[in-house]
Order: sequence, then C-alpha cells, then structure tokens
Amino acid sequence: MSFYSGHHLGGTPGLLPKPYYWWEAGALMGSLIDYWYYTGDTRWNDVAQEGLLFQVGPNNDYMPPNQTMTEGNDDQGFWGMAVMSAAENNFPDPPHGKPGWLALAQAVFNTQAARWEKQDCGGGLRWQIFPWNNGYNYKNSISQACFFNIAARLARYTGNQSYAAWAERTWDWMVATHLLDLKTYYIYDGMHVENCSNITPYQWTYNAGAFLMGAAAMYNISDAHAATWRERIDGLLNGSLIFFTGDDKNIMTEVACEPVNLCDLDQQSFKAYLARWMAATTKWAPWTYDRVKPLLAASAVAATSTCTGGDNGRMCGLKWNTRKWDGTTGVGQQMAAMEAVLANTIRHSRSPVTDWDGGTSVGDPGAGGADVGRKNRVFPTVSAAEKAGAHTLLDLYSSRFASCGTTHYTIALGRWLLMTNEAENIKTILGTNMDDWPIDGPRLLSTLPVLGPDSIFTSNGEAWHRARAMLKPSFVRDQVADLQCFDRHIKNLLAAVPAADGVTFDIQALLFDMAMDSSTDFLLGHSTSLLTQASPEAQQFVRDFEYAGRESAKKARLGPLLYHLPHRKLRDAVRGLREYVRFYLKRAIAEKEEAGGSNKARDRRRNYVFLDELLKQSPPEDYTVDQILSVLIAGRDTTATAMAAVFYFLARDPAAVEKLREEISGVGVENPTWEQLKHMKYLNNVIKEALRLFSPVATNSRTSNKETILPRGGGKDGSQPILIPKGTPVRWSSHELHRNKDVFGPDPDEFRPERWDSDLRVRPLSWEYIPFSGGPRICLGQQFALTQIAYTLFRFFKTFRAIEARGSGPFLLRTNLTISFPYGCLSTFRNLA
Ligand code: HEM
Repeated sequence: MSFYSGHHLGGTPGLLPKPYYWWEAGALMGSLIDYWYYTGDTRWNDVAQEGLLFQVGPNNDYMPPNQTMTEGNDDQGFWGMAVMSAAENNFPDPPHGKPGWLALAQAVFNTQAARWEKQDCGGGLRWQIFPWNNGYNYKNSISQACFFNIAARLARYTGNQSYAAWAERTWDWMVATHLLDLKTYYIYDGMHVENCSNITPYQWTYNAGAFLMGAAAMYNISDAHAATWRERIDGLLNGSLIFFTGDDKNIMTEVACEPVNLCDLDQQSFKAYLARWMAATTKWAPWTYDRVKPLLAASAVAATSTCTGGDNGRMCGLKWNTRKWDGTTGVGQQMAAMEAVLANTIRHSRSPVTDWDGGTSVGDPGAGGADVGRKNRVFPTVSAAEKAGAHTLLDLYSSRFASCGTTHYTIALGRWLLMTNEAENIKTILGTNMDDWPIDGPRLLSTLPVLGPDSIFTSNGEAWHRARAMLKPSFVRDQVADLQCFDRHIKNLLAAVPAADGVTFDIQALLFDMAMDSSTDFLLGHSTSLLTQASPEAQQFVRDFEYAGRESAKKARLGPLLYHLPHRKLRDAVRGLREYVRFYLKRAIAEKEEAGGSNKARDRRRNYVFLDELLKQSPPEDYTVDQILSVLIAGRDTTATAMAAVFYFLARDPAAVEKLREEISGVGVENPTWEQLKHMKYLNNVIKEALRLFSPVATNSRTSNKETILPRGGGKDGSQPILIPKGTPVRWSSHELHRNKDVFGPDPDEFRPERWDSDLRVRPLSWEYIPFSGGPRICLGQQFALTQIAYTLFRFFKTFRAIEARGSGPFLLRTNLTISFPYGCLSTFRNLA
C-alpha cells in the first residue's frame, strides 16, 4: 500500500499514482477485499470501500468522466469484478444512499451487454468503449473474460438465467472465433475487426484465470449442463499449465513477457488474478482443489523467495523462478505475491454467498442508467479549484508586469529573479551577449536528469557548439521538405478521428500521439505507432518519457538544494528511455555495417532517418543517445501543443476555417509539396497567429555568469540600462511579449490571422515575436515543426468541412517546460459530404 496515495491528504480515492492506469487501482481494491476475506484483518476495509465508491461515476457504473478518454471494457470490468467479490463475500455494505455492491456489478454488466456487437466478427465486445480511442477496432479476450466472469457470477448470485445466457453466448463466441482453442484450451489475446481470422497469439495468465472462475460459477448453477462445464473447467486447467514453468513446471510465470524482460506495468500484475481466480474456482468446483493447490503452494514459496528487494528489503520481484529479487518493484509484483500466498488458505475460508444464502448486498437489475448504449463522451467539468490552479502562473506574470513594470525583481523559490518583458533585453541575453547568459537554474534542472550535461539542450559554451554542429546538418531543408514521413502519421490521425459526424473527442490527445509517432519515425526510423498498435515496449517508452518529463519538472521546482535527493523511479524511467533509443541506435549501426559502411540498406526503405545521418559522423554511443533524446524532448510536446492551439482557435472561428478551406482548394492537390505549403499565405498566417497567442514555450530563462548589463530596466522609469550581478537568473515570458499592443495592435488578445498581412506596426518582428526563440540557439526544428503543422492542417481540411469547439470550460493553460490545455481540446469535426 506504500504505492497507493488515495487515502492520503490530497490523494484521490481509488486512483494509483501515474503511470499506473485506472483499471489496476480497481484490481487493487479487489486485492484489499481478498486480503480481508482471507485474513479477517479489517485495517484496509475503509480504504477499499472509499476507493470503490469514489470511482463509480455519475451513473454508478464505473464510467467516471475523467477516465472515459481511455476506458476499455476490460478496465471497467476489473472494477465490476471487484464489487462482485464484495457482494459474494459480504464485504461491509456501502452506507445508506450509496449503490450496493451488487447493483454496481449489475451496472457494469448492463452497460457491457449493450455493447455486444454482431456486425464485426459476429459478436463480442470491442476492447475500447469509445470510437475515438486507440483499440476501438480490436476485440480482445480480456474484455470478453471480464464480461463472462461477471455474467456467470451474477447468474449464480441472483439466480437470474438471463445472465447465464450471456455467459454461454460469450463462451460460444470465444470458441467460434478461435480466440479460445478447444483443442488446447489456450486463450489468445485478440483480433482486429478488419480481419477476424488474424489472431494475435499472445497468451496471458489473467485470461485463463477469469474464464476459469466464470466457468466454475456456471458449473455451480448448472444441472443439465454440469458435465459440459466440468469438462470445460478441466480443459481450462490443462490449458493454464502453460503458465507454470521451472524444473517441476509448477511456478507461475507470465510466459509472453517475463522470460524476455518485456512485461509492462499492466502485465506485471496479471499473475495476481490467475492466483486469485484459481483459488476461487476450488469453492465452486471442489475437485479442482487437488490440482490447483500444489501449483499455488509452489508458486507462493517461489514468490516469497523474491521478496527481499527495495529500500525496505521486503519488496517482491516479478520473476519467481529466479528465487531471488530481480530488481523490479511495483504494485503488480506486490499484489501477485500476496494473492499467491493468500490463495493457499482457500480451504479455510468461507464459501461465497448468494442472494438467498446469506448475501446482503442490494441489487438493481436496471442499473447503468443513461450510460447503457452510450458511445459519446461525457466530459469532465472543471472545478473552481482546478480553474484557479491551472492558469495562475501566466496570469501572475501578467499582473506583475502590469503593476511592477516590464523589468522587475521578484522572489521565486527563495531566490531573487529578474523578470523582463523587454525585447531589447531578450535580444541581449539570447543574441548579442549570449556568452554571458548560459542555460542554468530551473531551465537546466528540468532537463538535466534525462539528458545529462552534454546534450544540445543542456550544454553551454564549447560543448553546445559541438552538439549544435553535429545536429544542424540533419535539419537541412531537403529533409524537412520530405513529407512522406508526416503523411503516414497524418493518415493514421485522420483514421483515429471518430468517423461519425459531430462526435465529441479530444484532438489534443490524438495530436500528442501523432507527434510522438512522427518524431520517433523521423529520428529512429521506427515509429512508436501510438495511433495504430503500439508494442508494449513502445508504450512503456512513452510512459517513461512522460513520467521523466513530469518528474524532472517537479524536481526542478524544488530548487537546487532538494534537487539532488534520490528519485529511484525517475532514474528507472530515464534508464528505460535511454535503453529504448539505444536499441535503435545499435540496430542502425548493425545495418550500416551490414551494408559495408553505407546507409543504402535502409535508404531503400525510407527516405530519411535522422539517426543514420548522425552516424555518418561516427559519434560515441552515449553522446548520440543524449542528442536524440534532446531532439525528441524539444520537438514532441512543442509541436503537439502548437497544433492543438491552431485547432483550438479554428474551432472558435468558422470564418477563418472557411477562408482556409478556400485557400486549400485553390491549390488543387491532395498532397501538397513543401513549396506549395510555403506559398499558402493564409494558412501560414493562421499558424503564426496561433503561435503568437499560445507559444508552446511560454516562458524561458537564463542566468548571468558574470556581472553584466541589460539595456532596459534601470533608471526611474525603467528605460535605462541596468547592472546585473553575477549569478542572477532572468526569466522572460513570450506569452506576455506577444501581447504587446505597440507591436500587435489594439486587440492583442484576439485571434486574427489577417493582422499578419497589413497592420503590424513593427517589421521585422525579430525580437518581438519569438515562439522559436532567437539568436544562435534559435530552435533547430522550426522548419520541421512549421511544415508538419501546415501539412496537418491542409490534410485535415481536405477531409473535414468544419471544426466546432465543445466543452464550456474557460481558456486554461498548464505551464511546464511547455504549456498545454489541461482539460484537452474538445472538438467535433464535420465530414465533407
Ligand atoms: C512549434 C514547435 C516548436 C516550438 C514552439 C519550439 C520552440 C523552441 C524554443 C523556444 C527553443 C529554445 C529553448 C531554449 O533555448 O531554452 C527551442 C530549441 C530547440 N528546438 Fe524547438 N520548438 C519546436 C519544435 C521543435 C522540433 C520539431 C524540433 C526537432 C525535431 C526542435 C528542436 C529544437 C532543438 C534541438 C533546440 C535546441 C537548440 C539549441 O539550444 O541550440 N524544436 N525550440
């Protein structure tokens, strides 16, 4: 429970901290119920009850609005199975006025039964609930397994035959599709609806476990079909032996990922459920006890022999076969070891109850309410506290600039900080006297843990010159103008936008995925494919990337003193990130060697790969990893938020969309060239204007390395030069700079792309408009980003007629290294026809 913070001040009940997904918290609540059931110890009951009730959502069916952007049937199913256990074991009932455990399980069942869908693959549940989510076109066994498990147990608890009929239907469909192979009783991962016979062949412990327990419930209530279900239970037990390895083939193992060290965070917990459900099976199918118990006993002994790790020397590992701690820790490892041990005492535990046999849980056969059959999204409402927190930093800067002048001192993290908004000062810092103003302070601290001191993003002086000289040739125009790489990912993006006219979805989330897919493709020659089917390693990489970014930013805010406190999880995430990049680096080196030192082998398949280009200079391995990660950090979130900003403003300005579409149709092609994009005046004005109002790098800083002078901020009215002591951090805000009325006219807060045509007072705008910074350290990826944004817009408005804003929230920004919309960018598109 040291991983769980939902019961602490400021935590959210029923949520595990990121990067754990919501479903695993539901599985953890199930483990807390098991802990009480087996041991009688009530110490975690309140925590479990609070978590289970906090996450029910407005319709009491485990579809809380803040999870529905990613919620799958299996995610909802895990919460459903946890409350089913609560009902069966008479876990203390919820207080008066709250739904009963049984009613909650019925709500999950009702919403899922309404999603059974015959048109594709003849039935079954899709993995994802909502059409805009990745995985909506996938039908996976765990979604069916959860549904089957809940239906069978509801049939047993309530005696209602219609639940049993759904369980039968699910079983038959699994067999008909060969996801469940009746010869071996192996259960395979799933299939895409475009080709229902092309099965993804991975096998997971939790599929076997969920079907096994469901089949035992069916056996328990069957008279006429008892023999059939008994045969199925025996078959499933035989099939599940594949998960027991070691000399005596009796140690539970996640065979698809454990031996190759590729179990992601989700998969690290799966063994918990096989142990849990194998034990439960013995209550309803008692003859299985003699087969199950030796497996559970051997696995528990092996599991506990790994529990010597972590800071307290008691954390359990993942690979039980090693019989010693394998260096990994996590919620999954802890749950799995605990369930394996507890399961051994099943014989001494009570039998699950039913409605007529001691069960006290209150049901509601019609539960699920308005969510039954719903496929569109209910969006989170933004609370007053969240509103207050989200925009404060930039607002604070604005009000300080208004009240204290355009250059003023303030205190941040206990240190004096000079804030400036003067273009002349920014020019001096980034341009004229750049050598006096290295990157240091929070700007450096927020990237140092990930990139180390030698990357282009963290180095200064000679080291920076070396890194820039190495990277610059890879950004020459020919490469940037190659639109093939973007095109692949924009097609995936267009396919991921909900096909039905007018469905609300979060375009920002898709743009972040696309930016990661295209950046990794361009840099490594291998895309993360988040918009299509990301591999477990790619998913882990992205989780590590986001975790490392978030935690480094937090660390930087602690200030230099606390900065050096050890942070093991961050260190692990950084190691994961670097290993991922290193893998592709080694592959590129090997391919180059195979091709006799040239890049020809790869060049035939792809137009351009950044990594291949870098290798021409034969740089050291670690150094190359530093630079690749720098470019990824510099380019991914910035480009994604810039695109989200463009869509944000267009969704509120139909006239601009109309004008843009006119210009696009004037070009007369489907796939424009780089030159064609560059000549589209209005399109480029739209992008410039969005970057003005919503600069992804909204603020930035440098620190003086000697006593020096800035041209503005001194004297009575601040218009004179000012002496700057050595070691003074200076921060500027492009967010504020870009709203200067003297430069941008009297309406600086308005989105008005036309302003770039005629009525700007100052030209050129070199230091008044700096979304890509300026001077020798100006953004290296500027052309790359602008081209990608322009191409995306072009292709979007070739496909869609209009975009409309959804969600009534105010304009909120979250400020980190880059800024973003904390509540997404909710939109709906209108098709052309
Ligand atoms: C709209 C998108 C983007 C914006 C607004 C943006 C903005 C910026 C800014 C403000 C800086 C200066 C940071 C500092 O000096 O502290 C910067 C640096 C940098 N950017 Fe970008 N960027 C974008 C996209 C990209 C892309 C797509 C790439 C690469 C693929 C990239 C690569 C870099 C690199 C390598 C640097 C460091 C340059 C140096 O220190 O010499 N950027 N960017």
